[in-house]
Amino acid sequence: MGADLRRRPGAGRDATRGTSTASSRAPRGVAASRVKARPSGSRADRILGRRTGRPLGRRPFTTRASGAREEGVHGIQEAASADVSVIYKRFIKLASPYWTKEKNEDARQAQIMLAGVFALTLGCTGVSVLFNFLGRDFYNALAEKNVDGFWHQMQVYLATIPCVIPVFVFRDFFSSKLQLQWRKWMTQNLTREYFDGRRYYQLQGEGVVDNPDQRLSADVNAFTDTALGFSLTILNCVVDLVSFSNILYSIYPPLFGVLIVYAIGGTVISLQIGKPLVEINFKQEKTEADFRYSLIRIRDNAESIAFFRGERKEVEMLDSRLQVALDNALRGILKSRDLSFFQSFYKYIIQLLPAAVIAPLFFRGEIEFGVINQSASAFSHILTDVSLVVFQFESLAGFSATIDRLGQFVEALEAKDEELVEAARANVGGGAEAKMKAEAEAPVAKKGSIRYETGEVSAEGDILSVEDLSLRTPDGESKLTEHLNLSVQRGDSLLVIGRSGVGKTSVLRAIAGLWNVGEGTVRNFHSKAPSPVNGNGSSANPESNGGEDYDIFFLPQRPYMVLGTLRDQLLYPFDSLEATPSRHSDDFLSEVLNHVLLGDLLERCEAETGSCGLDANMDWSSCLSLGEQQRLAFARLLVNRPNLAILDESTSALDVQSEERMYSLLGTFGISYLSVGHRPTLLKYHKKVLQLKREAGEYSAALMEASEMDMETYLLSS
Ligand SMILES: Nc1ncnc2c1ncn2[C@@H]1O[C@H](COP(=O)(O)OP(=O)(O)OP(=O)(O)O)[C@@H](O)[C@H]1O
Repeated sequence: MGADLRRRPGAGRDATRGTSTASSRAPRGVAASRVKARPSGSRADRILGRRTGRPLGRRPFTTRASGAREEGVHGIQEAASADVSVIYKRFIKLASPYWTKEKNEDARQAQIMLAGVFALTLGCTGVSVLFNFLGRDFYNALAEKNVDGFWHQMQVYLATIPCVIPVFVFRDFFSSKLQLQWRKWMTQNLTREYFDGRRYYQLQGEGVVDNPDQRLSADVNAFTDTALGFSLTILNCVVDLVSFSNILYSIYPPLFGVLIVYAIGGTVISLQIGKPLVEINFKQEKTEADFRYSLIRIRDNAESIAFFRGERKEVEMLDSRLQVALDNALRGILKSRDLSFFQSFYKYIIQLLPAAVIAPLFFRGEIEFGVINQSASAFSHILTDVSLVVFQFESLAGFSATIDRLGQFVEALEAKDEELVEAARANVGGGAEAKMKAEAEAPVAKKGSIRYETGEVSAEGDILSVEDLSLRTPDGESKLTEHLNLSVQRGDSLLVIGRSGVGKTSVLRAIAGLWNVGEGTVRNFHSKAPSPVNGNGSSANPESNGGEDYDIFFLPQRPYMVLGTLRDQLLYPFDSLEATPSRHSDDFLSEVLNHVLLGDLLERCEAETGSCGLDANMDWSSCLSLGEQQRLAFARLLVNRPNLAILDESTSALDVQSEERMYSLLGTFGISYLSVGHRPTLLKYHKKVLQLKREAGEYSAALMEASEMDMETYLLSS
């Protein structure tokens, strides 16, 4: 890796364009051999933008393909870390698990492959040293007008090239393969942590980390690619440094001193000029992701926008987001320009410096002509090694932004719930003022967590009980209920009503464990009977409450249509492999579809695909009406057949007959239910009604028999 880039300032070539210069005509052959020996397809080039034909430093200003989601709408939540020790710690934390924690066969293979890549990298340095000597002999023969020697050296040179090419090619090949494996492992690992404990839900909208999907895709890719690349570069540099320092020192020690002073000076100045690039790169990643997410939202909501004729507004919004990204990119370009002025100057001087120092020796006849070439080549190698920061400052700035973004993501995944709440509160609104306000009010957020308990369905048939629930919004800011009690027993049907915004859905979220700021206890009781899907006696529904074992199924107003086949829709959250043939046969699934009045869907799919309609793969959320999607969600509920269904306005898009049919199916399948909704028709499908109220800061809840409630009171209170 790194070799090509590191050769850019090499002696004998124009520092920026690779053309030979008068002052360094002699070493041209060596430079040419380096070009061959270090093909342009080296790892460094890939990392440094070979795909785009640009150096790594500019990578952050390119557009990445990512389905980025915007979580933080309040600007940049996290500042790029300028602290080198923080970046280093984050780097170690991100990079080490793949190489150290995993003890499986894959990890061993990766370690062996890494050792191989390191060995090949050493081989590459060996080849450079070899060409350094070959170049010296070649130019000595030329300068001495030794015709036989010249042709002999030419043959040796040509014969050596094919022997060493595999070293470079295989180093690049294996390091690319290794990067791919590392990326796969890291992405899969982070994805699992992202889903673990419903972290994906908590991070959504909390304002803690923006665009987690970009971090999981593009950032992980950039991290593994660059980390591997830089490791190889550093290894190469160290070995190069040792090898060529020897050569240079043996030729003329003062030249070595000049080199060290030059490199230190260059590094200090580069750091000074390029420092702002770290923060600019960090911001660029976010602004690009925000812009892409706006485009994705337009695609997802195309129909609504079209109905509203909202094109002008959307274009304005896109323009403004693009402008933010471009303004920042321009800042980056300006800083890069300043850095380039210095880097170009630095590179050109490299060509003259060794010749200027060593030429007097040649004029005095103390050294041969070929030694000038050799020292220039060695000088270039060493200087490139010790000037890593100068030549790759932009790359390092981009890399540290990537480390920051991934590091923050991992920290958010590992954070405790209350830490996330506080971080979100500190970030929302941004700025020191908001942070101080959040800190002052932090005790509210820490007020406590709702307790969750599980058990088997009792003799009384309790399925769910909520005791003394005083619920708050996740940021702890607003109270939603006070000392709320409710319970659902087998065969029960409870309707929760109340004015819009009173907190009905929030109570469901608390039951599901999605919101747990507040006090009180939620008890879920599951049956001993085998679960409908996995048939092993454990409960089936991970969509259910905070624990693993709850037998509750939630149906939101807007059903979630999975990407996949019709069968996948019905079995979700399980897949076909988990379905038991006896309980989930095609006949049974078709029957359920008929129950929910979607039998024709099966025929439609069969007609379109020519095979079993259950295996038809369509974009369900766009090819089914909202009412059809709600019925399909009911079908999913019947297939899973939990003890308790919690329905949040899940029949809002259905006609009255279909709604009645859905509720009667719940009875037929023996599913108890708790509904939330405003529709007057709901009253007759429930035995009990719980009315939530909030008046003048007072919270109350009244439980009554549905039969006791007349329609007028119901309409007024819901
Ligand atoms: N993520 C959130 N953070 C803070 N407050 C929220 C959040 N989501 C909702 N709220 C607020 O919590 C309150 C209760 O919302 P909830 O959705 O539970 O009401 P609801 O009774 O179900 O209303 P509706 O009948 O209109 O659906 C509302 O005032 C709402 O603005």
